[in-house]
Amino acid sequence: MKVTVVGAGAVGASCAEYIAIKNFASEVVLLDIKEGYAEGKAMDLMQTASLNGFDTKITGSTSDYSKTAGSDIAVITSGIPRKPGMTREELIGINAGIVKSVASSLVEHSPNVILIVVSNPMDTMTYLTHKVTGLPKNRIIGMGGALDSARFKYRLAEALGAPISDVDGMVIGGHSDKGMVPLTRLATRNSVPVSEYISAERLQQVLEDTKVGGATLTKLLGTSAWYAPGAAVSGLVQAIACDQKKIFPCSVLLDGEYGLSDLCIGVPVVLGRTGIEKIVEINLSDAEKSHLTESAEGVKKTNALLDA
Ligand SMILES: NC(=O)C1=CN([C@@H]2O[C@H](COP(=O)(O)OP(=O)(O)OC[C@H]3O[C@@H](n4cnc5c(N)ncnc54)[C@H](O)[C@@H]3O)[C@@H](O)[C@H]2O)C=CC1
Ligand SMILES: O=C([O-])CC(=O)C(=O)O
Repeated sequence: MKVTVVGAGAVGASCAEYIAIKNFASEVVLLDIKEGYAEGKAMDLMQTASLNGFDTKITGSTSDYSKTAGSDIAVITSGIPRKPGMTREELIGINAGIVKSVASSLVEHSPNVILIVVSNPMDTMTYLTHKVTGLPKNRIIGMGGALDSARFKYRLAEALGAPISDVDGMVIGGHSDKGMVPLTRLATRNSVPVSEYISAERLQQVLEDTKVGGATLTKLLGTSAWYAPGAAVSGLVQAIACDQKKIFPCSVLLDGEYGLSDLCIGVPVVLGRTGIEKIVEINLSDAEKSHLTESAEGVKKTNALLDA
């Protein structure tokens, strides 16, 4: 199993590290445009192999896509991150051009690749990747919901005073401060709805904190987060590589599912060896449906900027 990660910055390197530590891939290629940067990160990570006990071979490449040839999965993290006070949508001007050229180069060298898009604004970059590559829709996956759901579980556990392993929950919708739809109604602690343990007001606070999870970290760090994003991507890569058939909310091209079409937005999907094996349509309440529809309108507005 060969995995390429484009962008050896904060998220790309974290992603490569978690993939290696989980020890399921034979090879990870890190690629960046900064001269020597990916090679340096790869060497540094390889020097953790004996310490962390993994056999994955990590190599680096400065803009040489021939080194990525034959990749089974490629992750696109290249692009600029936001600074405090910015929205993800403001990154479109620079990141669209980067994602466009990176996606084309990846497919040129690995025609059977499954692409995981991370660069922001992620839902729009995932849609752009469809437009640029024309790959079948099962082979383009946007990563946002897996991260947002991890943050939701963190906030739920905090509110419940419970260990995170006790809670379950999912965030669908757009990967944006306003567009996320944390499904509080369906969140549970050991199968029991969390609403049985905490007040509606506290649950509303959990929802608000989850939606601004990325912005909160950006304010604290001066740039956006990387550990949880890297771990979330590694979870998707592992589910595909190991044919796990796990369900994650991912940004995928919809064609009528949830009453939506011609956009990529976060909904639950089954991930396995062929990428997106199934889009799962769960029963949403009227309020959840209208939040998802509103979120889709926001994503479509950002998509429209691609043509501007
Ligand atoms: N979807 C999600 O949940 C998340 C998305 N992100 C997004 O991921 C992206 C990367 O974030 P960071 O790693 O923190 O940024 P970073 O600045 O640390 O790393 C980005 C890397 O991309 C490289 N790069 C730029 N243009 C390139 C090109 N044409 N080809 C190859 N490499 C290129 C840069 O040299 C840099 O090393 C940002 O757009 C950020 O908003 C970040 C966290 C979560
Ligand atoms: O907040 C950002 O800009 C980066 C990101 O998407 C996240 O951490 O959720």
